[in-house]
Amino acid sequence: MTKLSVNINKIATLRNSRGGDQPNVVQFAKDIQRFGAEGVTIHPRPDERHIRYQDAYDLKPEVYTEYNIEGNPIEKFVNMVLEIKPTQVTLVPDAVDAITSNAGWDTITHKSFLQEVISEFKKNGIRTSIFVDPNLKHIEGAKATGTDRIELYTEAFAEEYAKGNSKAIEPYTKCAELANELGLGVNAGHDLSLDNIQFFKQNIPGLLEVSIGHALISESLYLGIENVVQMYLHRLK
Ligand SMILES: CC(=O)[C@@H](O)[C@H](O)COP(=O)(O)O
Ligand SMILES: NCC(=O)COP(=O)(O)O
Repeated sequence: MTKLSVNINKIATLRNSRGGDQPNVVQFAKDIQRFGAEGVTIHPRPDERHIRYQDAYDLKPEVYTEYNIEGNPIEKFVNMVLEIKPTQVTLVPDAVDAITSNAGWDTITHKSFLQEVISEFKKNGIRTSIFVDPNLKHIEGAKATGTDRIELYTEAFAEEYAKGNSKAIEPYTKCAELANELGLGVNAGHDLSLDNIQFFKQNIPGLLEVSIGHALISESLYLGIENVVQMYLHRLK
């Protein structure tokens, strides 16, 4: 069983573009859970350009499925996660100025830093996951950090699969097999979509959770736009 956690960063991006509170991210989180989402993911960035730290607190009482907070474990982020105590924290080594996440952890170079921060989260009852490229050495390195899970960074797969290269799944399958052998849970995310999710799921043994935002929100616009245009036309008659 693979859980679907919906990343709602894009809803905050839309809200922030007008400076008001529409769409309301807390209401959105409540609605997607009502529609069946099995988790809510947010990735507050240091500049708070989409999800703000305050949103993370406001969402806490309303997320009754899995609450997953992603981010680079800078001090402010670590303190916020320790206060909120979500179901899961996903550590992502993203640069302050990165447009979006663009690399996984080098779990060998950053082993002692990751061990330290992961043990603090685990002491506080928060499940941990670390974002990694599909690289067997970094899966082994992840095991040594003490993390509960890894999140496979799927951008490279998504890009190649869209060009017709289905072999791009192979390193992900091998990494998932190794993670399973090592007792690490396997999550995945980044650029997963309606086009590639079924193939991805079929080829990743033990896939516990996917977090999907950008494509899911874009697809929702396309799949909903006809209905909304019709509703406006009806009101204008
Ligand atoms: C970790 C990851 O791959 C994505 O979750 C990323 O968190 C999305 O963040 P943006 O919405 O800022 O692109
Ligand atoms: N962890 C990945 C995530 O939350 C969503 O990434 P994307 O679907 O917005 O690329």
